[in-house]
Amino acid sequence: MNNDEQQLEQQRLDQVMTEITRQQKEGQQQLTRAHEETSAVQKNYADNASVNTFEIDDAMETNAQLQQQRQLVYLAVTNETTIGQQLDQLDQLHKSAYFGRIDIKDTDEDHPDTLYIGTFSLTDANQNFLIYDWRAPIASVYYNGTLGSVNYSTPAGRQTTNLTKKRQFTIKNGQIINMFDTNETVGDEMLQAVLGQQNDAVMQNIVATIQKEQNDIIRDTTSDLLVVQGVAGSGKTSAILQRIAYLLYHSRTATEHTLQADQMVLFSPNRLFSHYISEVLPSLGERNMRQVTLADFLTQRLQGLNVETLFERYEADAAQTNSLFPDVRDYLESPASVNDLSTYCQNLTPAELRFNDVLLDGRLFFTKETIAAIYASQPDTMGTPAKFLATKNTLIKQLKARIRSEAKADWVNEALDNLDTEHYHNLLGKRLGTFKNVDAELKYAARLIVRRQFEPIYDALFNNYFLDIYRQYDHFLQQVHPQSVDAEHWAMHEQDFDTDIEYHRLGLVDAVPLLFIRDLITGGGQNRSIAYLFIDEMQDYSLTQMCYFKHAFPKAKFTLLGDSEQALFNRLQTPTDLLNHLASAFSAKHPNLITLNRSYRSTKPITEFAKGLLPNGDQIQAFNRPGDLPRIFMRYNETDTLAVTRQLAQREVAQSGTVAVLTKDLTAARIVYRELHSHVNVTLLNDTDRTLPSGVVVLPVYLAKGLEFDSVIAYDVSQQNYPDDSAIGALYTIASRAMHHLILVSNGPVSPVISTIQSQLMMIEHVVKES
Ligand SMILES: Nc1ncnc2c1ncn2[C@@H]1O[C@H](COP(=O)(O)OP(=O)(O)OP(=O)(O)O)[C@@H](O)[C@H]1O
Repeated sequence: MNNDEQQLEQQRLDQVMTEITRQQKEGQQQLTRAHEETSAVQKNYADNASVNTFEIDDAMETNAQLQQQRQLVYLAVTNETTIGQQLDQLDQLHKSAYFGRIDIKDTDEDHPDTLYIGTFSLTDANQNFLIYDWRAPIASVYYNGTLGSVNYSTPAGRQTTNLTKKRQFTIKNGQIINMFDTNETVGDEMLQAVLGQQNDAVMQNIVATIQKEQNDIIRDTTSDLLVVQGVAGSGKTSAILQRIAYLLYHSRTATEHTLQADQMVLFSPNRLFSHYISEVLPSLGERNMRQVTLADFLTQRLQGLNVETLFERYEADAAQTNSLFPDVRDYLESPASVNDLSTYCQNLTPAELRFNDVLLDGRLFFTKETIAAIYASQPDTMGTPAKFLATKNTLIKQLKARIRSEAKADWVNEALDNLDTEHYHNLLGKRLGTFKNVDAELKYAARLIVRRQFEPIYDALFNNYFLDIYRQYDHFLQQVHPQSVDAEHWAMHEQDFDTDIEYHRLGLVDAVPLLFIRDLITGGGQNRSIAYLFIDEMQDYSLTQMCYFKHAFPKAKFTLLGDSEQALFNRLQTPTDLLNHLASAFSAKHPNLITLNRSYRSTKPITEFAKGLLPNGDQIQAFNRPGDLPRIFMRYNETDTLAVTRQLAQREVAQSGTVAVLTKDLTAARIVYRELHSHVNVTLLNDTDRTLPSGVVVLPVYLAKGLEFDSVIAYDVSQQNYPDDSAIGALYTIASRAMHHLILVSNGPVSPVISTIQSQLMMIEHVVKES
């Protein structure tokens, strides 16, 4: 590219920078004014709120005034926040104003239009666009199009134009560092530069270098079930996050409804991951969506029970202490069990319902026989949830009647007499002074006292605690006889379930079926406000769990992303099979499958090595970033293996940003930690950790899901630890976490999964075997 061209672009950039600086100054002044305004209304509100509202006559008036002032505070704070957000965006534009330029020419125009693409839009005082937001409809041309005729979607339909130039920039603080024209989607040169950098502790946005297939995921607004199968490091997580930013941006410009960040839920693999991705959306000017791990979700829905986590199950599998039979597990994790559960709940006879007594302070309030009789008296034509609801309403009516009669009891009068004025006023709250006469007021107050006393009963009814879900599920286990499961295995599983419940424990395979039963009987458990649900690392979820999510979030569109090769827990399933299964289970109208085969995270030698671990890794394309070959250090006893791991960790941490020692399980992670901790700054991570500390981290592979490190040391990849093909998923996950350096250490011969890799793809360092 010639120098004149660069000079012209620099001049244009200088003008944009002048406009950014002007708007920053103006924004600062507005912020100062808005802040003064907020402080003033807040002070006014605080002064009034502290006025004594105890005198009844004043109370009503003060309340109305306070409401009004609260509204003023809200408006002032919102205004200040909006100005603050605009300033943040200007600050970001000041650092890097834009990254792309497209020249487009419509057929009826003589000259092309030149558009610049950046992280946010910027207009001048005359509303001319100086920068277009990367999410604007026309910006898709930048990511998708090669020169020539191109299409893009707009709210008014599909448009066609002619792309005559595509230019990429690297801009830092007002200076063009690099620029070039390209015909590719987004040139490799720029990606090289981005990917070659050291890892930050948190993930960065990728808007400057989004690739075409990733763009398809980000801008898909038509599918109700979008499944993405992407190899390790192909940008699945990145695509979800930019997709969320895209959907939020577009809903703001759409007329029918506005999507809020809290109407989107992301199921993430662990808490470390949640923190790792937490900065991406804010860097794009958006609020984060809700995030939840499967363990948190289940714990929240099954309060009072200790639900087995994926990690506990993985540890139990690895240590072969899991008593779960594979046929039982396969059945409970398959859509067949969901069908059986649903048929079971539909056909339940009244005698088969299992109820709990409802107690107040240890005394019977409603017996289970009473509840069963109410249920049995409902018309046969009603479905199970309708009968259940009618039973609940009858119980609530009876409770209210009991409250009315109990309000006349002596203890209630006594309790009322013992209340001082302040407590009495607090009891009546807003109703104070609204009654016709004193008698009516006292009657109301008496009922309130009883209602408080009976609150636990109301809670129990409201939350459906009168259904004994444990015995109900146990009944289901006794009733169904799945053909695919050995009868003895099934009977033993039922016994294990009973024992677990006695100890307030619940196996992961039973958690979702139990929830299904509860929801299908009570008609509850559904959240209709969630519009989008995203699952990262979907290969670690069972079909039963996914069907439950569909039931629990019936209005949500689903985006599921994963890599079947990284399956640590489940058997492999081809992406097409998975899509077909889910599309039929979800009754999806617009299912879509997108495959990502190019891997961006690791250097080429690391990706080539990781590919070698897979029986059919050929489809994986390595991004052409140079680096060292993976190295394998062979040792022949544990002491030497640990010693070399320590030396390597010390060496790596001196050169690299983030260094992780990844182990097969927690026991091995503890052993490595003990070896390292007096020599180097090291942290042992577990599943409650939320942030990645600096220095060396030691963690089992399943906690490293979704994360990446500059340097990875795989601890003890020996044959003994990873004896057969079942280890492929774990070893591939470990290797693909490394961005720049991958080192493996082995105590004795390496796993057969590694020994089949071509020798030129790695460097092996032996020490002479001691006799
Ligand atoms: N288009 C892109 N431009 C720049 N960096 C990218 C791009 N796509 C992916 N990356 C980078 O590659 C790395 C891997 O991306 P990401 O974590 O999203 O992949 P993934 O498919 O979710 O990986 P895994 O399944 O292995 O966890 C990240 O550092 C991400 O920033």
